[in-house]
Amino acid sequence: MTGAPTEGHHAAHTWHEARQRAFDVATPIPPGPVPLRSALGRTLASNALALQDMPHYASSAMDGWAVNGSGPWILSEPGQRLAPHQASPIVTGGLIPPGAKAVLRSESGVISTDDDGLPILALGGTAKPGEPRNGQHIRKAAEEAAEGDILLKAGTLLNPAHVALAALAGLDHLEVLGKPLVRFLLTGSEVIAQGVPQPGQVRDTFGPQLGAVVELLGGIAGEQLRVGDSYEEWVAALQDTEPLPGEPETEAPADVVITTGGTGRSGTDHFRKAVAELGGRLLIDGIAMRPGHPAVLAELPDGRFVLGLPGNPLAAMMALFTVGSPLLAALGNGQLQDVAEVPCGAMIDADPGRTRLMPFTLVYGLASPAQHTGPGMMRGLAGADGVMVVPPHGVQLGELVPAFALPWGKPLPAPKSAEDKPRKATVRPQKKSPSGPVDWSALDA
Ligand SMILES: Nc1nc2c(c(=O)[nH]1)N[C@H]1C(S)=C(S)[C@@H](COP(=O)(O)OP(=O)(O)OC[C@H]3O[C@@H](n4cnc5c(N)ncnc54)[C@H](O)[C@@H]3O)O[C@H]1N2
Ligand code: MOO
Repeated sequence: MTGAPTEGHHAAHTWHEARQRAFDVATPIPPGPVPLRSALGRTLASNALALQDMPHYASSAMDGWAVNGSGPWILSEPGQRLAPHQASPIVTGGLIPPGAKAVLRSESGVISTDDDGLPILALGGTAKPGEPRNGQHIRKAAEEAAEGDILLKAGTLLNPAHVALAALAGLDHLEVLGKPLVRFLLTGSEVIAQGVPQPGQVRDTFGPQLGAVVELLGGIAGEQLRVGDSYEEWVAALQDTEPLPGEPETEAPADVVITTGGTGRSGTDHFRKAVAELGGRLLIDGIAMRPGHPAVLAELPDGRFVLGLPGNPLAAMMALFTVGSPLLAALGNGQLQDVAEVPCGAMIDADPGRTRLMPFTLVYGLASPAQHTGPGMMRGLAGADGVMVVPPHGVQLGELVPAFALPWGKPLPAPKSAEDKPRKATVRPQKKSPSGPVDWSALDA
């Protein structure tokens, strides 16, 4: 449910609504050309054709001599037309001169002189009888492809060999499906990027890994910017698509900016105010889930999405999976990931009004809630096989519970055959997220 934010409060979406909304608000980024060095892992949008024959000229496959007819051969200058019984030196990859019929490998020929003292090439060394056959050791033009042939079909997920083939064909760019470029704005004056944090400080958990997760979710990880807690820094950083002083190079404008911290409502939490000042609008303002409930998604007038992840590390990851994953999928021509189901290895009490996202480990095929899953902890997620999406009414032991795999983990096992399938969770009418103001006071961080 999307309600207009009420003065002083916000209307939250349910977990399912939030991920669907994050998918629905974005349209696929149109295809465009990328330089070959950026093409790896992209999906080709249109066929790549051979611009000319490949190879585009006949060349030697060996070091030796280009020859015409049978030996002995009179040696002539490289590159000139060869008359019968003439030869000229050639190296691997060298252009076959007009008149040449074959290449004799260097180890199969010996140079001597004739009666007049002129240099003569004759068979010798390791030469085999009949060498060189007509056409031997010549890479013919158009052997690999003729001009206009389809080298790579639209829809191909580009691997290194595809990129090398495009380069071999002389292409500088490939037309690929759009993929969102994501920049990062890591906020918090207490956040340090190195070393052991002192009381009052925290080590940044996002900088070293968020980009990699974004790539796993289908985005391109762009630059990271760190700012403190001042409102001016926030606004400047969100505004900024130009290179910063001292930054020599900058990327194309981002499609998505992911911020960390500042999603709360204290004096140092500036997400909403900064977005409003820039003329943006909130698309998701809080989610009835735990952890990660303050997650925000906004759109700026220039079309950039801004995803506000809460500062607490586990809460941020859950918000990223819930909102970031569908948003990046939609922008990148992907699908909304299906929610799987796993049999739950514990009884989980009701928690009316909110979905709980619980990292779990699989123990004998049952999802067992992980320990150490406070919003600021990472041990539970670090050892997890997936995340359970526990409905507000809780789960009975052995019931199937919705779940998703981790972007870096193995897919979840398919539930067993019909006979030994645990019974499905009774579908109780899910309490819609309240239409009035939500009281978050019960949510202790
Ligand atoms: N009065 C209320 N207070 C809070 C509520 C609430 O409903 N009412 N919600 C709590 C919940 S839940 C969360 S989550 C956080 C959201 O906080 P913010 O997004 O505003 O983030 P900060 O306040 O800036 O930081 C929260 C926490 O996270 C640490 N942090 C920040 N950045 C990093 C980083 N890069 N690496 C590791 N840790 C980071 C920061 O030091 C704080 O400890 O609000 C609760 N409060
Ligand atoms: O998002 Mo907060 O840390 O729910 O737990």
